[in-house]
Amino acid sequence: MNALSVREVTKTFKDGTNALEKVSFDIKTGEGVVLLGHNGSGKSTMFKCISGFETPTSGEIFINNQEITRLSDRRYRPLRKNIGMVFQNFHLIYNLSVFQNVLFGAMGQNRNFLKVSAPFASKLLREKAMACLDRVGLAHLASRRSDQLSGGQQQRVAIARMLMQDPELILADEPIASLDPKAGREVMELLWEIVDERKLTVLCILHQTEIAMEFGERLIGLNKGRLVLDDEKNNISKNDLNSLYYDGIEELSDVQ
Ligand SMILES: Nc1ncnc2c1ncn2[C@@H]1O[C@H](COP(=O)(O)OP(=O)(O)OP(=O)(O)O)[C@@H](O)[C@H]1O
Repeated sequence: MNALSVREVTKTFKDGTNALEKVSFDIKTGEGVVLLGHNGSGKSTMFKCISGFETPTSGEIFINNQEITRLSDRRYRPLRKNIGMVFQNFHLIYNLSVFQNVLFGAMGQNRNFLKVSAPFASKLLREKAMACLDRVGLAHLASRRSDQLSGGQQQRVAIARMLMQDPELILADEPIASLDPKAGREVMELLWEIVDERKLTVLCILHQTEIAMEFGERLIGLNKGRLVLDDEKNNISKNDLNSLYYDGIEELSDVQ
């Protein structure tokens, strides 16, 4: 079964910018796919269309075989609960504790601010938040303010918050772009371990081609809004990756 199907999706913004042009791909349930492409190639626009924050100009998107392309926000909201998002800049509330940030991950299921506020949350939710924090190795920092953590730790908190949602599909938008190479690798290893153990589906935007080749089972690539690469990692050459960024004119030196 496909967790995600994108069918001939085109997105033209009001100012005439063609961000996506007839992009099609499928992601099977449990698959880990990396999305690559130069700045401005349409990756974020693709994510916004999948998560319902932009509407494609034409084409269709299906999540678990249900078409979501033009659902109203009210009808899309219950489906969005199943999509866990991880962002480059973590999107934590920095003057609140780590624990509170993780509890907020249950907002989609509860829709009541008090139910996910630390002093009022149920024992069940509080225990779940601690278990999620424990899974990312940060239970001992639960009471610390989020702005007193390193970047790698903040991304781990964001992953714990995402786990509170019990998502089925994860959209990770450059999850390691703000981190140094060591912290970035640790976050990728953690994310992929969790994806494997929970049999989640993941689509992950990356700019580091060597990390993409290491973690992605399959790589897809956009160039100027068009899908120009979609293959298993083992079938992808250095030239395939170069052509995503440089139209084959220059060479990347860091790709093995
Ligand atoms: N709201 C908008 N209105 C007009 N043009 C937009 C809008 N959002 C994005 N674009 C344009 O659409 C194109 C694709 O942008 P997008 O942000 O999807 O690229 P990206 O691949 O995510 O880039 P990056 O790697 O820099 O994040 C760019 O030309 C961008 O300027």
